[in-house]
Amino acid sequence: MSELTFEGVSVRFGGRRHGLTAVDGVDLTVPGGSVVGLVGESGSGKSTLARAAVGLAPLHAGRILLDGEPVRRGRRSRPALQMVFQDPYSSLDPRMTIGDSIAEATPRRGPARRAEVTRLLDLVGLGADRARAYPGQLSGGQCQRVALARALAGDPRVLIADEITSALDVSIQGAVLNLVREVQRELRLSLLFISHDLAVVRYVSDFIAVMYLGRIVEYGPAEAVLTDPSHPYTRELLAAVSEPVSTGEADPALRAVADVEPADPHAPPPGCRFHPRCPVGPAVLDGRDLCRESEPVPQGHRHLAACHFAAGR
Ligand SMILES: Nc1ncnc2c1ncn2[C@@H]1O[C@H](COP(=O)(O)OP(=O)(O)OP(=O)(O)O)[C@@H](O)[C@H]1O
Repeated sequence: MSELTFEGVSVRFGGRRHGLTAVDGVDLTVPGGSVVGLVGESGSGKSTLARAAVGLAPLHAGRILLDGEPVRRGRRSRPALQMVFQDPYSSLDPRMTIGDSIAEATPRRGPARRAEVTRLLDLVGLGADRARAYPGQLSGGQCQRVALARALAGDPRVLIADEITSALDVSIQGAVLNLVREVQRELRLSLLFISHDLAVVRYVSDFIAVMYLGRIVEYGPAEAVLTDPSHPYTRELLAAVSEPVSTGEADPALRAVADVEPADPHAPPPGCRFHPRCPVGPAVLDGRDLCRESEPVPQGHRHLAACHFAAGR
């Protein structure tokens, strides 16, 4: 079992003047053999963090470690870290059969290769006869299974799943989630599971990390984060899950939050980044408005939250 660690990771896009820091000093660990769900609204930096781990986004600062060693990617070395993306069709070559697509991703050669393709198809719940099909002949859910088989072909130790059910029909999302969880357990993979939807994240995660404007604002065991959320943003996400349809009965503070525009990542607000949307603050200490003036540092032991009101946790 392998541990994936982000240490002070920052990713910037664009120049100094007009650029933006999509990921800003993130510390996060995916303990060996466990599932960390990473949740946050669109634009919070989840995909960018994941892409940095697999070398698809440039690291501005920090380190990404696999079992304490910097993640390396080379053609020769089998990548121990693999990622599955949102759009199953775009991650497969439409001119290649499913079998060839998976075969290309395995390091096996000769007759062992064919057997490996069959094993992988079976692992993701597809029959061996699917090997001759082309992506266009499969459903979105089946294509996502193939993308998973390809990711597993190199025997990775860590898997990153980025919004892998968002593009799928609601009716098959559960089956794909179950499959990912089963495969993760069977192969004892470490999994970073990304979704904007807390309902999806809570279904698969051992730990949950909540991201807002490039920062992790809450992290802890899934049960603790879901039943006793410390950060007002996490509470906002939870309220959205339990109230999929607005009844007009919601907490007035949360209704007020919903009316506020999301913050601009080009110019994050000073102090706590969540303060313009926060229904709780301000925290005043010695006449100072802490929420506007000082950025909260994550506090807590196993369950951390970056909120001035979470002090003493
Ligand atoms: N290649 C890029 N160049 C410039 N800006 C980018 C690039 N990729 C992402 N961004 C910006 O970085 C911020 C974080 O984006 P990111 O896609 O990581 O967020 P996310 O939480 O994964 O949201 P989503 O679910 O919508 O992808 C956004 O403001 C986005 O516009």
